[in-house]
Amino acid sequence: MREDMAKYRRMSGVQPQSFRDLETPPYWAAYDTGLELLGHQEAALALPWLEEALQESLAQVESCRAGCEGPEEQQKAEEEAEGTGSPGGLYEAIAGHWIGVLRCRQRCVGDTATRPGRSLPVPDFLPSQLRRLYEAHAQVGNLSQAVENVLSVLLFYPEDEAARKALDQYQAQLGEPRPGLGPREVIQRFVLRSLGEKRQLYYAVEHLGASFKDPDPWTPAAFIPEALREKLREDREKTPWDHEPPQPKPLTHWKDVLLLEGVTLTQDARQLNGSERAVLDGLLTPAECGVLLQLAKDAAESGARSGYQGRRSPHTPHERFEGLTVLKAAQLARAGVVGSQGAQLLLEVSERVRSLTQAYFSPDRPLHLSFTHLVCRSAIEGEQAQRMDLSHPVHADNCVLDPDTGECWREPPAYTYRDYSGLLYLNDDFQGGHLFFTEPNALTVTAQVRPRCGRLVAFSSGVENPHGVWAVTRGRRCSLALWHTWAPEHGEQEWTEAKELLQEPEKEEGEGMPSRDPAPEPPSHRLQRVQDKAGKPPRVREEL
Ligand SMILES: O=C(O)CCC(=O)C(=O)O
Ligand SMILES: [Fe+2]
Repeated sequence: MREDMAKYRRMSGVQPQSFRDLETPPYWAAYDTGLELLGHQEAALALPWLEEALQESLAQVESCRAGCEGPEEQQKAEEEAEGTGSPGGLYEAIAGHWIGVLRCRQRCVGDTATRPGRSLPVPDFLPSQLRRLYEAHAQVGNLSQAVENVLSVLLFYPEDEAARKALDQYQAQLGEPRPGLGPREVIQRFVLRSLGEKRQLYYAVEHLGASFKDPDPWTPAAFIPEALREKLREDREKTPWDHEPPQPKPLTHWKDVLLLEGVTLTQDARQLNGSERAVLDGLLTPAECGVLLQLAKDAAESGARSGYQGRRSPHTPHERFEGLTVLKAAQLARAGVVGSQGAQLLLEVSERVRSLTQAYFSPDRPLHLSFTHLVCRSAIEGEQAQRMDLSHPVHADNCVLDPDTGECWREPPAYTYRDYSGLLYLNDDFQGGHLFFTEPNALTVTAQVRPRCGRLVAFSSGVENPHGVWAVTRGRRCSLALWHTWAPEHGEQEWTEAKELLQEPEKEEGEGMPSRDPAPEPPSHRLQRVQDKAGKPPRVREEL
């Protein structure tokens, strides 16, 4: 559905106003418009939208809270479902009812911050709206309003350094102190009321055995019983939105970490108009590309015999798509269906990419391969005229991209543990098929890369790097696609299994299928280089 929408949006003559969302409450539209205008440096135009979004979301919270006083039966049913119903006498029943009401009220911010169809709320919804408001007001010179909003943020986060700094700056710019300039009243009431409720709820947790899942990251530690603090801290560390994309490092930094002989950095993140992305050349010799292309070809041709078959692309009906994992390659090599040289080189090259990606992006933290496959996309002849679709629609590799809002949800079905992506291209004798990066709106192209033998495009797998592939309209485009993870438990078990399989001694002539190995030896310096750096291959499990 999302892809269809993106397709329609790309069609010529289609205007953004051709689309009407009948589902999303209006404060989301105001919020999104405000954010979009801010993204285009239009603070003055963004402000009325951001203001409307804040007021309307506060109104939504109030209407949600009013629903919490609903019929007792409904509360009871909820508590029973949660297993927190309180047995006992009248006082217990009153306390139980009140706890239910308070919990329900506390949930309202999270409910308001959750878009229709989403399972997670926009984190810290109200404080982050206030932050945008103070920045936008300051940009257009409304310093008094900037002060009111920054003071409102400080009600949630009294120690917030950025907000304090901003406040000092605005006050200095304003000159003498303005009496009567304080936080927004509505926010002051909101915070005080919420803190009052939290105090009661945490009392109930500590003394009455009630349960309470605090939706807010801003609750002062002093409110939270000692025993709960550690657990809450751990839970918060796990929340996906904590990960701010690291700042790009200057080119000179990377020059020092490109240890592999013959590899050059062709474009860094700045040249590619983004963050954490790079194009490196010279990772494969033409002979090595030849070996891997032959491997893909032999595997595809052996399809029927081996159970490995090219199929229509999952992304477009106009292309065929063949994918070969390292383990499948090793198995086919053992069965004599493909040359073992190719399968061996596939393993070796994936380790080459891993060590380079680690050196380049994550020198202080080991990266593990989490999934590797050799992919070919082939244009289906006679179906290419006026193709409107892409070979691979715009996506991010570790989160579910919502182009309408530019948000990316690091939750299943995305492979959330992927941290860095790599595409190592093997050929250029096809038409179309450039990789491109976009803004999170999935429409504005920020950079394009033309595949060629030995070219690696490496990038972090999150929202900062949405990407897609233009239609392949003639020929066959092959690449090695790899994903890396910091999490050892998601390391690729298949890599180790494939390595072991290929190391097993060959069976005697006549015992098994004869090994066919037409491929030339890859240059030996390459093998040497990888063995030097490889260390122990990562341990992992299969994934697709
Ligand atoms: O083949 C490419 O250039 C990109 C493929 C891709 O983005 C993916 O498989 O996730
Ligand atoms: Fe991708």
